[in-house]
Amino acid sequence: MISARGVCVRLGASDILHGVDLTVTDGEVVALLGANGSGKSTLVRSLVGVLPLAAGSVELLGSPLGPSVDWERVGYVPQRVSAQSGVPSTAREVVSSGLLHGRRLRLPRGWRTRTDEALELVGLRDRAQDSTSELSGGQQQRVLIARALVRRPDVMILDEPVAGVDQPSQEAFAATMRRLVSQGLTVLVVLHELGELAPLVTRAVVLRHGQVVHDGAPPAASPGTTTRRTSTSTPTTTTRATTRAPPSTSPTPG
Ligand SMILES: Nc1ncnc2c1ncn2[C@@H]1O[C@H](COP(=O)(O)OP(=O)(O)OP(=O)(O)O)[C@@H](O)[C@H]1O
Repeated sequence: MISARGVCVRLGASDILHGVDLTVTDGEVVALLGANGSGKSTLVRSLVGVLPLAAGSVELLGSPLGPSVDWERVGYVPQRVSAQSGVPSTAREVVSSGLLHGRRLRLPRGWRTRTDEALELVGLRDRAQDSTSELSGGQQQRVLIARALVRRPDVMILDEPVAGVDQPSQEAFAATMRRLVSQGLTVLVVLHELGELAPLVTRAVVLRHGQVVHDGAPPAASPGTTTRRTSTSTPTTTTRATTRAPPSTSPTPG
């Protein structure tokens, strides 16, 4: 699903990533951990092509980063931004925008059903017609997650999706992930702590100063939490049992 080899990224005058290797295989839920400034956001942004690589290579879904990637199968939720665009917009309008891209400037047939399904997944179906300005920060974050989910992606890359989010939204997010992961969704998620997602996380990759310092079992979960773990740093491919419809076209992210 995701394969990064020797990724180096330079921002301004600083080398931020120094030869990062990362592999995420079908059906895994990989947590990307590390202290503030360790390079987590820089890595995920380079994985989706937002930042250029100074060296190394990235493949998504078996294709080198670029137009040949089937972007419709990739959902990306950037580090927290407001769902408000400055122009008055409803939750449904924001989510439906996830169906548009450079080669598809009109909403496809069935967009409304897909949009409302995505809102349902994040527990906001009843807020579809509300202006995003009426939603809490956590609810706005869920709208942005729904905007990524509306593509029915096979792999989701999320950058701190629950940071600073209210508890009901954290629980709704974890419930959504549980459901989608059980259907075979592959996930790479930047987290500060595993929290509600601990039982889902199969592997943890820890960055320090732009380098991978751990790739293997996630940190121990709190007592009473069941955490599924892998014992190797290069887990084998798992079989996916998804019934989700295949994507039809290949947009660019965002
Ligand atoms: N545009 C930029 N120009 C120069 N340096 C940058 C830029 N953006 C980020 N950095 C630096 O890159 C390093 C890694 O930042 P990054 O945001 O990837 O870390 P992070 O692990 O995601 O941190 P956090 O947990 O705080 O989000 C930091 O030292 C940061 O100051």
